[in-house]
Amino acid sequence: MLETLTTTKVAWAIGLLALTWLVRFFMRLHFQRSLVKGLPGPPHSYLFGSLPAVTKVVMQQPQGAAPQTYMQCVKEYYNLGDYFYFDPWPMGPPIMAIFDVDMANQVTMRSPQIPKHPVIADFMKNFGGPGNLVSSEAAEWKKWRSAFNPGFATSYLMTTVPMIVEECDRFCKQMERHAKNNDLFRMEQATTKLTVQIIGKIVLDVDLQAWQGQNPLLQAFKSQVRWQKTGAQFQPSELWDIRRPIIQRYNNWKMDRYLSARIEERFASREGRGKTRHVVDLALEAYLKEVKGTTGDTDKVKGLDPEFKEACISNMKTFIFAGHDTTSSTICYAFYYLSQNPEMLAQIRKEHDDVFGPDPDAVGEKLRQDPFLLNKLDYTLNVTKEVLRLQPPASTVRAAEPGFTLHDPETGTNWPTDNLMLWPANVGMHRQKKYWKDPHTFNPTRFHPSNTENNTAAWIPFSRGSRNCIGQELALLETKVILATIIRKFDFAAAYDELEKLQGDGSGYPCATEGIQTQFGERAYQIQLGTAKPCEGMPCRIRAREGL
Ligand code: HEM
Repeated sequence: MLETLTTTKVAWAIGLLALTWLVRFFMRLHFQRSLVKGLPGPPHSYLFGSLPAVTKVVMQQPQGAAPQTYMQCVKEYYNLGDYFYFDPWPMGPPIMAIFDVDMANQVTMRSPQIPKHPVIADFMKNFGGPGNLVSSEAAEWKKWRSAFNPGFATSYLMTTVPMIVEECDRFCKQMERHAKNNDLFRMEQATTKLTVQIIGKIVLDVDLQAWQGQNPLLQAFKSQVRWQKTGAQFQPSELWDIRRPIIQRYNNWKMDRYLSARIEERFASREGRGKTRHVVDLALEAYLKEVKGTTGDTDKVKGLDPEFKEACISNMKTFIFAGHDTTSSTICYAFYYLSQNPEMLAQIRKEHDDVFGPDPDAVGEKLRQDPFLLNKLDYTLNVTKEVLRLQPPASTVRAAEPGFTLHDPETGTNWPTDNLMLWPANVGMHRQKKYWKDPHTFNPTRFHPSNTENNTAAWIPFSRGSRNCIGQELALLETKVILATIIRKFDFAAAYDELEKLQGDGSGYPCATEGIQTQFGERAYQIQLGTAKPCEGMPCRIRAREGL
């Protein structure tokens, strides 16, 4: 009797729970579907939202293509206008994708700022943590941004050029070895080592030993990128891998331990060192200033406040991640596009001949003596800008307060944004015919001031407004130094047709040779691995130029 009663009760309880879950699910479904109902966008169904319509488009893209590229594909496929809404719930939040410069500016340049969408904080959990600059808001963000700005001022960055040159020399040596052995290798792995070395010195004043590959911080970072939820999985089954949270926590613990020791070390040795603009020292300086404000005396500060230390670690992680990932792919794509356009390659080499003289080996020394020679590399800068137009590695997403609308300057309509993720879709905006002549063609001269056929206001790889990329000057500077030191020494050739030979090389890349292989007509389409990167790590061969 007791048993029957208990079984019945349990059955009722389960039934009630299931019913409650179903009611809540349908209430949520109704709410989500009503957000974009009747608004411009791809076909939308009550039950499945925009998922079937978007899936149709995704199926026509290469497997693993970066999600940020889908916006433009959806726009093209359904012939949509300069903004559209779509609703992938329960796979993700409803989105308003924006391709119009004016409307994108309403999102990024508004004062007070429109906050970051919560997906950014979620993404940054594993590359930052509480208080990181990318996802923090309001006073906390302002405090850190003002503390770090001096480390990215152009005048200061010029003093880092000799260090960047030194790392480029090491990169060149590695390329020489690859050329000599006629190696087939993945360029992204090499450029990542280079940019990691540079950012390690900028942020922590430390040699991260990326060339040797044994640093615990880097090993943890690499694993963290690989285990990231969005897009990093080459196998869909990895999405449900129960080891993910454990590995992510372990990686975070390893990174935190390494950085904590470094921060303590810099704190302890601060007096002997004096003022520097390494990011870690700028954080400590801001902390000591704050303490001085409350105690009037920093000499008495014997240790670091745990809250400060946590935020400091978060920011160091963020800078190391944001400061290498994006620049590394930019360099790869620069090699790629130049190799495909011999006349542009000749033009950039001529600019380097003109600025540095005929001997490519002399560039390093000349730059050490006069870093401002970089300001003469107009064409090189335009090449970098054009690379970032076609292959922007990152973008921003925001969430406005209730009632905020976006104004369409052409029709005068105010469009709702409540509960939506606002996405100025730079991949798409950079490929709009209304802004760019032959938008899918690589053409650096479109950035020449005399060129009036393009609207460069639609170039937003670093986003805009007060939350734009703090590291943009460094990224452009680095890319210029790297191109100046290397592009005359080697001929680069992408080797996607030899991909199967890299099978089992331990890189983790899938070596996918089946199915759709291009996007926007490009074999080196973007995948999501941390930020957006060239697929398969850009397999290539490199040859030392004859006569040099
Ligand atoms: C080609 C290279 C780079 C690209 C395309 C890029 C792109 C971006 C974009 C689009 C944002 C805006 C994100 C948003 O508003 O949500 C951003 C922010 C940021 N970037 Fe970069 N970035 C690059 C290089 C760097 C470098 C070298 C560093 C560090 C030294 C860096 C550090 C940051 C940080 C800390 C933020 C957050 C700024 C803030 O919210 O105040 N980035 N980046």
